[in-house]
Amino acid sequence: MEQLSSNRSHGGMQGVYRHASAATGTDMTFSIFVPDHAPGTKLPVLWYLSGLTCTHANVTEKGEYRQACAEHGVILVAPDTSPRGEGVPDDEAYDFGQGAGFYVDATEAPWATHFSMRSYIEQELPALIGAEFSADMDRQGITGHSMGGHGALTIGLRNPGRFRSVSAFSPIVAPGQVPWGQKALTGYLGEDRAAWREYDAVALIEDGARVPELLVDTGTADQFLEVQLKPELLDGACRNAGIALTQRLQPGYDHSYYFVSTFLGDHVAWHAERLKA
Ligand SMILES: N[C@@H](CCC(=O)N[C@@H](CSC=O)C(=O)NCC(=O)O)C(=O)O
Repeated sequence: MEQLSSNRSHGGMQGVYRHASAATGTDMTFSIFVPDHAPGTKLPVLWYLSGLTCTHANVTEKGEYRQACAEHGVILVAPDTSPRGEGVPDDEAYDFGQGAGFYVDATEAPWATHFSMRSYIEQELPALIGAEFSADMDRQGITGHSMGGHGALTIGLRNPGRFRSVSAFSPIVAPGQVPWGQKALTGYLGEDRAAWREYDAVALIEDGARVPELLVDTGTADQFLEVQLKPELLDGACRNAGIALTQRLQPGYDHSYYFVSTFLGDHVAWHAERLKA
């Protein structure tokens, strides 16, 4: 693992690291904020999964989370959204290929060779974080934005024993029912829609996945609200399943990091409350 940068901020250290990933077969870069802590103590971890076109840098530079993480003693890890580099296939569209890994393990050529973001986020990166940082891997929460909100919901729903808390910002709640998701899941997994269901939060809930509660914030002025996000589908699924969903429609906010940064501190506090016990 190679440290690319390290900066003191809000009484902690903001680092950026690169490592060779066996899951993706490429180098991967992530950022991690570690609040100051007593020697020998371990801090809970909040994962933040980013959206289409993002790297680790978008939330690191625009997310404004460090004050809340320092106050609540929470580590925040922000991975990249796909493998990148020479030999990694790409697509000219912004919503497929590099920067758009959709947190799946691809099964279709040519994507299957490198696009294993599910394995990377669920297995490889947590092992690295647990080994290299003062992270208490028994106390993990997960959140994310848009495509990363989809990642947070689906990874959280598939791994309720690992994540004590799950939240999302403007998530794609039912990729199997919207254009962004249908394009990505067809490309990465093929035409068989049965294979999509473990990558679709609403389908996972319909198929029996359960977490005790979810927190979701979405802006009413989000330009993707009606076509790509469809928060009402998550309302229905959670109501039928008895999952306590707090879904807040924030008046006037759009899809940007001006929105995410306004509420990310709230989400850090919400996760901290559940991770402290
Ligand atoms: N470029 C696209 C829109 C891309 C976009 O809005 N990306 C969002 C996430 S969308 C869902 O995953 C994002 O986080 N962008 C990075 C940022 O720093 O804002 C278009 O032109 O429509």
